[in-house]
Amino acid sequence: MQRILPCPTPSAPPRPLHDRLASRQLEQRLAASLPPHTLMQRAGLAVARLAMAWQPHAQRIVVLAGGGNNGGDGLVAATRLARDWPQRDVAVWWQGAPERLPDDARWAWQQARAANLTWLQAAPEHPPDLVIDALLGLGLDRPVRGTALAALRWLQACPAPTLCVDLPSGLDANTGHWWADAPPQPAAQRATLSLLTLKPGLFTGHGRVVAGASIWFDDLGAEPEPGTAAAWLVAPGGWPDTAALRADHASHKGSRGDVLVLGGALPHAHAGIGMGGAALLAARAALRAGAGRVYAALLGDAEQVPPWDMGQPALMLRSATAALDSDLPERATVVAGCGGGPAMATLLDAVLARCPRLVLDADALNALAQRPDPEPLAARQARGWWTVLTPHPLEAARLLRTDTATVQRDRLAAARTLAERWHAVVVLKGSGSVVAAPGLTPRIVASGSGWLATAGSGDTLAGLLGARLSTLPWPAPPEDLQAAVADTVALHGTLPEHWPHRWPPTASDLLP
Ligand SMILES: NC(=O)C1=CN([C@@H]2O[C@H](COP(=O)(O)OP(=O)(O)OC[C@H]3O[C@@H](n4cnc5c(N)ncnc54)[C@H](O)[C@@H]3O)[C@@H](O)[C@H]2O)[C@@H](O)CC1
Repeated sequence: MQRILPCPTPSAPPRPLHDRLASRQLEQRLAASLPPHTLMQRAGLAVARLAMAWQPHAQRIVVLAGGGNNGGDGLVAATRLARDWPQRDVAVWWQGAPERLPDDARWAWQQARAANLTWLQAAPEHPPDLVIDALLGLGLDRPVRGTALAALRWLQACPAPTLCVDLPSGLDANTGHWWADAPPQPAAQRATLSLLTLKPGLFTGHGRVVAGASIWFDDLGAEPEPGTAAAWLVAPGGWPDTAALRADHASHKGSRGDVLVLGGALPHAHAGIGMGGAALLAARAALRAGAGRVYAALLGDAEQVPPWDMGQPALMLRSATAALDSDLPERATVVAGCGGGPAMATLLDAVLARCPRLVLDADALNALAQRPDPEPLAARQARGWWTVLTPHPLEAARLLRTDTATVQRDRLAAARTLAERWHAVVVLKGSGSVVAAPGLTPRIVASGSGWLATAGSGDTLAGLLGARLSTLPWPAPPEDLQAAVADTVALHGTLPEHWPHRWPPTASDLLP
């Protein structure tokens, strides 16, 4: 058994995530090579052991078990708890029907009937010391109904520490969609033990909210075949290598890469609305992350461009026109869009045609969404040029011509479709950011928290991506580009963790 979150080993290699179908195929293959019920026995034992390690002082334990194999795991756990920790009071609230039990669960139910367990007919009157949630697992792929919904409502409202078996009941294994008509509650004391495989839904969509802060994994002895993963889970730590930067004594600012941030509409250029801060945040982040020279090109008349950035005087400010009149678009990694406003639409063609290394964010994405033709991006892909798109769900919806709810319902599918349609590496931001690239298995980033949900946080990410791409060896295979982007998103997800104060950080606090 291993702890997956909080991530115990920074720089851990990406882990495969398996969807419902691949998990079932693996289960069938493994079960066929083992004596009957072995997998369920292993699963239930793992649950019981983790429950006692996590909540060693829990005296009154309630196991909420459904009528499928997820419930079977819970029944085995209850039986083991009653047998191996006899001083505990273990009660089972079982939602199954004997005549509809699958084989393994029937066996588990028969064992449980013979054990020293209390059988509840309704929700317990008082919260126990520990709840084991084995109501619904991998089998859930439609809205929760009937008695299961009532039990789930109780579960969501129950203040007791809760250990979820395989998946939190109500969560879709593939997508992280929440299937219950009861609001998903973030619980301070909830943990999940994923069995056999790690599922993508635990790490994106509603997964991070409902699975709790600790996610554990027991493979039950399974070894998935290569090529069966629906996605890879990326832990932070892959970038930046600050020790290597320091040790590179022969480096100079020219060898660290140039970044040009193109955006930040000045007030007179955009109906009195100034958005220069967005470009400065991106540029400061690029500089802070190790880019050698960073230029911020603001949209508006040259005389309106401030002479310097007081917060980061090492930045070089200029007008967008001046930047486009130079060789910077060809030479630097270009981050376009941050605070650019509608004027970005007029620059998009030039940017797509001239910038071999390009990150499109915010208003550049909105400009892109207005044009139906992805041909310029296909041409860039054919030339081996890099295009990275960083949409949040609303921008993704615009690019896909759909709505935000559809994007959020299946974030992996949305990111994959965007990557294929726009011939680009796509970072679909949000809880469990997804990094998809044409023809490659997507990556889900394991870091991040609600503290990133603040204005300017996306600009900071765009700047970090600029810095990362500016030092990535050129040309790079698509796999390396996707991995570099995912590592950068993973780093961005960790930035608020270093914030020492009680109140949440602003974007400029993330990289002060
Ligand atoms: N068979 C085995 O040996 C193993 C089973 N495992 C467990 O088995 C689980 C999968 O078991 P199942 O395939 O039986 O699926 P589940 O147990 O997740 O779900 C099936 C049960 O939920 C009910 N249900 C499904 N959708 C519902 C809805 N929308 N509203 C109300 N009730 C609903 C069904 O009537 C059935 O009783 C995994 O999550 C895991 O916990 C794993 O531990 C691996 C080993």
